[in-house]
Amino acid sequence: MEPSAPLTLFNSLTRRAEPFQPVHEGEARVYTCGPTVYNYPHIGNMRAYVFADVLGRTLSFKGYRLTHVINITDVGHLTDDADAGEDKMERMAAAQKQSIWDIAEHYKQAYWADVRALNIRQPAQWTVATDYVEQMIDFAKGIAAKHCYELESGLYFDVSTVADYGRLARAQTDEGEGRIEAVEGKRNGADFAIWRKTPPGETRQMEWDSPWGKGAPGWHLECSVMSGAVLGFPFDIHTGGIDHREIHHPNEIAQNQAHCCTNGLDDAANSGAKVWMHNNFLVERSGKMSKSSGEFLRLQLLIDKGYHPLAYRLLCLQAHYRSELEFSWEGLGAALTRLKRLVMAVGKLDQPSTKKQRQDATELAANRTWFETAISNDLNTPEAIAALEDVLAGLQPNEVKRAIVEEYDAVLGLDLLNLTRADLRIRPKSATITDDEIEAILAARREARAAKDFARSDALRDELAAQGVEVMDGDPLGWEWKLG
Ligand SMILES: Nc1ncnc2c1ncn2[C@@H]1O[C@H](COP(=O)(O)OP(=O)(O)OP(=O)(O)O)[C@@H](O)[C@H]1O
Ligand SMILES: [Zn+2]
Repeated sequence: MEPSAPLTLFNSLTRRAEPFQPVHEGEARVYTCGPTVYNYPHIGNMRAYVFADVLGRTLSFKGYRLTHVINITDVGHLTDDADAGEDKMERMAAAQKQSIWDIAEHYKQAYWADVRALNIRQPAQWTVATDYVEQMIDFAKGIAAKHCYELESGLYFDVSTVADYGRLARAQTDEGEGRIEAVEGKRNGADFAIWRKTPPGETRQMEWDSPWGKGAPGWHLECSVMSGAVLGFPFDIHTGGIDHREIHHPNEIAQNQAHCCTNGLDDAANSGAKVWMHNNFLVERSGKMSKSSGEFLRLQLLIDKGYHPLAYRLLCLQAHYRSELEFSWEGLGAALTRLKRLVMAVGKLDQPSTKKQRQDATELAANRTWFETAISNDLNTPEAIAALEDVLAGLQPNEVKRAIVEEYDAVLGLDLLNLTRADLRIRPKSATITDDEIEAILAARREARAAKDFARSDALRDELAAQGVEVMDGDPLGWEWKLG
């Protein structure tokens, strides 16, 4: 028996792949920065959660007891990740003339719908920022004297009070660095607000009393508090998109260091989480997909065009999470075809095999090693999918293949044991003809062909084409028609 491959994960803090060593024996505690629910998530945002989901599934596969937390940011995230701009939630609420609470609820539900459609497992807890404001104030009180100073606009964190600020971003903290907008009175360019006071004469929809006046918590404070409150410092892994490596996570780390020192742990190197992991961006030819830019692709649009959401999941898994992934409709189409092939191969496992099958334990063990080594090597999903396809194409008996699909798909999450061909044939929203009508015309066409009435057969084909149905004679996938 081969020894099982040790799990190695790329830690953005050290910029190296490291063997995973849990803080608590046999456990894995993971915190994922969740969405700011001021708008619909775009498919780029969802790449971050597909990645976090595969990480969680891999930890479970490796035998760790997983506690995964994803937060919902419903206050405090400004239009600029540094301290400039307005609260994203307040701005959207004003634009739509709705209460922030309604906005948050609507977009949280939309996000959860995408989570379900992509077969992302439910985390142990969804922490909602506004539920933790008391704890945020307590956390801020604990570090204020040693690490913060007050300005008219809020309570600011002095980054020079912690060792090695910005090591995650490998950023310079010198003043004048372009990425941080100037706020009058800041001691260092990189100092950031942990509490933002409501300006005199203004009322915000969301504001709380604090020792620093009425106001709202800073976005970075929220994640420090929720991760520490639920998982305890230090926990194992903190994830987010690669943009978080530059400002949000360095600021969380600075707060965590301050908090841990103030709590007697006295460890200037304590970052809160041992491993920080970041997925790269989904981009379009025109650049990074972004919510704030206004134009973006939603998962629902993919579905409306006839693509099953799990084809998008497969598209994500075909790339390594640390590589940039360029979205194209052709690429999505190819992922859908690949998913169809997988689903059909799995579907056939219920029927007697047409080929002579043979059990081969050595070959099976080699395939298992291939799969496990791939996924244990910083989540190499492209290789892991190849290992699965290899088993399906081979000659192992159906029941052996089925067990393998069950085992591997617990990691990949493509729902292969439940999906059917029919599930994957989604009707584009623009289609007017019903499936029954299509099937009836196809039946008539089969009769015409059997009677060698090719003129009628062609006429029926044209009739379908006029309604957007492409008949696929001799399609190797056996997909008799598709709506285009
Ligand atoms: N194009 C992208 N590809 C992959 N991940 C992304 C992309 N854009 C944002 N993310 C990640 O999606 C997650 C949710 O982000 P959040 O809801 O805060 O979006 P946002 O920052 O408001 O959106 P945007 O950056 O699009 O304006 C974060 O982990 C973020 O890093
Ligand atoms: Zn966060």
